[in-house]
Amino acid sequence: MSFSWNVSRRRAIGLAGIGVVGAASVGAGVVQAFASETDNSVAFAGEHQAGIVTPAQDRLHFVAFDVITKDRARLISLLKDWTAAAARMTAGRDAGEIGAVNGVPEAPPDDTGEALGLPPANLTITVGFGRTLFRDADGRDRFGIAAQLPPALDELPHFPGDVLDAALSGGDLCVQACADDPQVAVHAIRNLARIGMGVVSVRWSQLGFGRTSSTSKAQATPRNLFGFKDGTANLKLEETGLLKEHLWVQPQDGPAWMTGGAYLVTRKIRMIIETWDRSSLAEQESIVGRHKGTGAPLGHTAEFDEPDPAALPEGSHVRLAHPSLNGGARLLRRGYNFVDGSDGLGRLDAGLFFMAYQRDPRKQFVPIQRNLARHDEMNEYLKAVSLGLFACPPGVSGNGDFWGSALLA
Ligand SMILES: C=CC1=C(C)c2cc3[nH]c(cc4nc(cc5[nH]c(cc1n2)c(C)c5CCC(=O)O)C(CCC(=O)O)=C4C)c(C)c3C=C
Ligand SMILES: [Fe+2]
Repeated sequence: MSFSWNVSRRRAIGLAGIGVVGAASVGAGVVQAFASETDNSVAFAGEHQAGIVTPAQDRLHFVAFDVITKDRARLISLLKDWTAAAARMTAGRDAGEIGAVNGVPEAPPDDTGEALGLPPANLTITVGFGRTLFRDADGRDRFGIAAQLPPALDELPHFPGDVLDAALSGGDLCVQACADDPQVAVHAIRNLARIGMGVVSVRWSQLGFGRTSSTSKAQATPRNLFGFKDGTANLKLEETGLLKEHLWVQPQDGPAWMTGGAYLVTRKIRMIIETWDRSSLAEQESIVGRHKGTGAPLGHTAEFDEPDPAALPEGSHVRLAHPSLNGGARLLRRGYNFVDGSDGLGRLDAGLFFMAYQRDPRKQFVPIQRNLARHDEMNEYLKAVSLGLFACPPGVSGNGDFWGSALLA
């Protein structure tokens, strides 16, 4: 059975329900009617990858992969297959052309099926390349792309206090799937992992709920697990001038294949919420530098009032992260809360899966994190678990283009 490209899973089920003959007999009019429904899908192709400035969805499934093939052609073929599958899934379609239930009974389906009947849920799928894709631990050029390694993908320095888990850090490739339905996000990652069998293996992954940033002025600021509004001073998609300055890699930055892309830093940060919950409201607000209820800077009443860093407590998070103390650096934060069960010591294994996109981490994440690592009073309640850095290439143009084509084609 084949449908027009914009017939989503849910619409396809509807059509299947009235039968192929029935659908054919009512003809294009029915397909047109279904296609005109609004189904909350985000355009896949474009100058930049979706999932960066896209208004942050409610749920996350993030995965880092190790590439296990030495064959450049297989890597390219995987990126082509992933791009095609991602374009289909973000439009609300099955991962493969045949689909979860329309193939021959003797073969495994080319979609796993758990998203059948679900709408696209604003799914975005965003890919990134780690430093180790370019050179292995011994400095060897793995796929003939070492000369294209961006200087901005330099290994991140050690930050004071970090005791990171290497098994939960790094990765050759990463995929971020965000959606308003967790099943849709998990379905996307699962199918990309399935397609990648024999070429990549999952290194680590993270589920997230409750976005901890707004990336659009149209969104209300959400709260993190400390109960504070998080994302107030974030870069927003409407601020195109600031995005050009702080987010998108510009032609003069190089390498050319990264123009229109951005660098992603991931940092899993465990929050010791049981201790935090025993601290007073005044102490919590002093540590953050904002009021818990309104999100306003201390001493102010409105959330979006400009903070005056000099008027905030010296060790407060907002003062230390403020651009004025970090060479003007800004980030597009896009993190999620996580609760990964409990830790066996009577505490929730909970925290923030911090993600921040930027034009150059050496000038943005690194100075801010250095400042926070040394002086942030919040550190008493935090334990960083992992760190990742990925170069996210620009978007695809459609027409058979694929993720990383300018790097690998
Ligand atoms: C290195 C970058 C940052 C890390 C790591 C980080 C961790 C982290 N942050 C919060 C809670 C809040 N952060 C807030 C603001 C804020 N944080 C960073 C950077 C990092 N945070 C920046 C650049 C800013 C904006 C500063 C500014 O320009 O004013 C806030 C305030 C609300 C807001 O503006 O978003 C909160 C709350 C936690 C809990 C956390 C680690 C778990
Ligand atoms: Fe922060």
